[in-house]
Amino acid sequence: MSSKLAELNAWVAHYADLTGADRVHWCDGSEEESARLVELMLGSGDLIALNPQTHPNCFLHRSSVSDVARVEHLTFVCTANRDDAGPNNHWMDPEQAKAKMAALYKGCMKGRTLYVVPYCMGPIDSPLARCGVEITDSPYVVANMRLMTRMGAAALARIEREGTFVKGVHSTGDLNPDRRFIMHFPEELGIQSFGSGYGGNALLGKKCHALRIASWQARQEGWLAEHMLILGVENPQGETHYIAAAFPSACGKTNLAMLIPPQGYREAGWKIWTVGDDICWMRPGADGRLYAINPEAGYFGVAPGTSAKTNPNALAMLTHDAIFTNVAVTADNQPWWEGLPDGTPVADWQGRAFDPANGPAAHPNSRFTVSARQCPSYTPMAEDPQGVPLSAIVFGGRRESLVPLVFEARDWTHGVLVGAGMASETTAAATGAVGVVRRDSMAMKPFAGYNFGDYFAHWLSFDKPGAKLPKIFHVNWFRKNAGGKFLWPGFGDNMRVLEWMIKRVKNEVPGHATAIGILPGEGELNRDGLNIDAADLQALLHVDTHAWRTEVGAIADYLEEFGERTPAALFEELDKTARQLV
Ligand SMILES: Nc1nc2c(ncn2[C@@H]2O[C@H](COP(=O)(O)OP(=O)(O)OP(=O)(O)O)[C@@H](O)[C@H]2O)c(=O)[nH]1
Ligand SMILES: O=C([O-])CC(=O)C(=O)O
Ligand SMILES: [Mn+2]
Repeated sequence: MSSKLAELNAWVAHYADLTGADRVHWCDGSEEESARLVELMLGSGDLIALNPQTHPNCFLHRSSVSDVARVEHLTFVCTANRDDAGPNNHWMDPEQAKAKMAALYKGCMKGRTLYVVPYCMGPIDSPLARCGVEITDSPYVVANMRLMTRMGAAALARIEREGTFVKGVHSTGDLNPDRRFIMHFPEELGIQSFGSGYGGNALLGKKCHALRIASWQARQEGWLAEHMLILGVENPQGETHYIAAAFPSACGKTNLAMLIPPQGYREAGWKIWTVGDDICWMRPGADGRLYAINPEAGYFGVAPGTSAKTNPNALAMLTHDAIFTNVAVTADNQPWWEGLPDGTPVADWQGRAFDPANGPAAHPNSRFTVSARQCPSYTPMAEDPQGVPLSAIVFGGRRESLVPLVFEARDWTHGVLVGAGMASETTAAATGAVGVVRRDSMAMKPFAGYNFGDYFAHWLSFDKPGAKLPKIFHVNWFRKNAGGKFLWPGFGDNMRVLEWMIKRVKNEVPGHATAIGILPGEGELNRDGLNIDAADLQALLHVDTHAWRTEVGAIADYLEEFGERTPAALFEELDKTARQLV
């Protein structure tokens, strides 16, 4: 046995002993293993089979009622020096955190199987990929990790070759919210999670590894780990531009990543290719451009709102081999959620007879898990070990007022400021109030594994001689009129905004310079077949100088929160904007 596997074995043995697990099972990722686990979960009630005629190999999982979303208030970054975690994170002393978790883990797997899940984030042969091992007592987590990552024997072989891997420990414990913690130890590449079986709290390859730990590794190694979708826009000439976009949770990444161009575009030959829908790792290539990979192998997407109208690609991939969590079911046992035009829910997400008085039938943060390969727009380029070169980076959020449909940053430094200063209304993807505007720099507020001040400086550091950086844009699909209705139709029509971005990348249109950045000039956004009146379009592209002065002040206050770690260049850039807001 290699010394690397000896280290892994010793670590597993330690947790088998501490947790008192009955058995240890090393996952190989095979079909047989998956089938056995499904049988086991059908027996235990962890999974419920859905209609095999309409949804072969699809299963429903109902989580504990108080375990339905990420828990940001129980998520900690445990660095030796508190300032390294920064005011953007909850912090706990690493030794204190470890003692707390050891007490929770003691004996927690008695009567359970401890699964060892080796996984690779990114194409298995990619130099940008990184590996991890998750220990878990949840077969549901294993089944999800199998869809979401490259899990099993090949990952273990890479770990044996490479040595370094992220060590994640997870137990659902007793699902008591008072005994729930998601701890990160970036200095040791470690994660410890207890008391939740849900999504980003439990599938440790996702938010815990691929964002919090990876962002820390990325800073040390000169790359970026971001909460971004990656898509390819193919134009009628057959040329493909890749775009990465950061929107906070439940703000439209999956939908944009799988966009189907509207009528007119399709006929002309425009296509959208999906590389990833949630996480992007990128680093400069030899030619100075940024190259991006999707470290994930599947989608853990929001179910409500997904329909043949909004996201036909997603609907098409959900007809077989998918896991649904906390959706409702129809009388003939098909999965159901709000936004589907057909079907009637008979049982809600908790399994109760559906009664609208109890709220929505599907939980607002109900999700599907499915392999990326099932998406009709998935591109083989997503498996390219070198990644795809980026033409543009997009930031965006949910802002019912103030922020225009789209604007372009003046340059990289201004783009970093735009990302750092962005804000969005909170959603059901995390527990807590919904609809409250909060600063969410680069959509990474819940996910940056270190001090945002240092993170902004790291972003700025990519602008160096020889770099051919992507243009940076900001979008807002969620601006509303006085009656509370979205001004922009969104979804497929977002193609129009992507087309404008590519025209700007290729220098084909001049745009219209304003104090906050460059907006589409008169006639630059394609309106053919667009169902929106001129006044609404004008409102969508309006820059309210007075309101933006207030926003600039709020951004300055926010940047001050990170003290001396905030790069001075961001304040200078903000001053440039302020001076133009007259
Ligand atoms: N009005 C409007 N709503 C949208 C648009 N795109 C997405 N949504 C809605 O926003 C919600 C979340 O969309 P997703 O694409 O799942 O968001 P996400 O960013 O992938 O979410 P996470 O998986 O939590 O990271 C869904 O209910 C969508 O229907 C849009 O262009 N306009
Ligand atoms: O991590 C999760 O639970 C789901 C997700 O993608 C997000 O919240 O951004
Ligand atoms: Mn997400």
